[in-house]
Amino acid sequence: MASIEVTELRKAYAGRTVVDGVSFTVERGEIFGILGTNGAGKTTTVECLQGLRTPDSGTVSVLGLDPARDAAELRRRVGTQLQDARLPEKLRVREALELFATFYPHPADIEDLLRRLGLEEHRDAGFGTLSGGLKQRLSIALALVGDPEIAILDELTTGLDPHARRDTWKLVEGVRDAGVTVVLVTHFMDEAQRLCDRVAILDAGCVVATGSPAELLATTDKSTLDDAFVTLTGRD
Ligand SMILES: Nc1ncnc2c1ncn2[C@@H]1O[C@H](COP(=O)(O)OP(=O)(O)OP(=O)(O)O)[C@@H](O)[C@H]1O
Repeated sequence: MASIEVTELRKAYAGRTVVDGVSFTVERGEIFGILGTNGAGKTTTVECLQGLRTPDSGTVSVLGLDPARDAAELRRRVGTQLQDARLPEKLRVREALELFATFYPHPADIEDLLRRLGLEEHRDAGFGTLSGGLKQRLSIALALVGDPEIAILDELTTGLDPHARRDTWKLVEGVRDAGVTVVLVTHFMDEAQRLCDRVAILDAGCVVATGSPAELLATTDKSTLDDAFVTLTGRD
């Protein structure tokens, strides 16, 4: 069964169309990448999935619900990792998780989350003292604290060193393997090639390709998703 179905989604800001007939399906239990250049409409599309923006036309179904109508229920069932999440400097890792857990009716087990995300030994560290990689791990943990069916992760590894990026990718695979559907918004093609089961490539508000990274390499006859992306977005 599909977790997310988007059909002919359109959204304009002040008369300028930025999402122009986007359609894609995210299957349950996969890591689905939404890829695109800056301004391609990725964030607007994801905000429509979360009920944060109302589409001008088209339909969006998330877990069989309409985000514009059922936003409250979806907030409980969809976890979101925000770009540049900021918390009070002195708030400790464990306290942040406990605080966010109070927002949900059936939160995840916090000890289990600390262990799965490699945060056990940092549980008493204040947010302000965490490295970029640890902040990222905490933001993923916060996206999972409500025990969601879908996790939306935006610009997952921006600013992380190569080791921290790889550690984060393993964590996300673990999240998928635990049965959570993952939507990954990124403009890092190496990340998408390594991590995503399927992707949709957006360019100027339109989907120019969907498929597994291997399928997109085959159709473009390229060896990296980076090269395939450049071909598919017509700027080879
Ligand atoms: N609230 C808004 N009002 C007006 N224009 C907006 C608004 N939000 C986004 N836009 C514009 O809509 C277009 C699509 O933006 P969006 O953030 O959805 O793209 P994106 O693919 O996520 O880009 P990025 O990778 O830079 O985050 C951009 O040109 C952006 O400037």
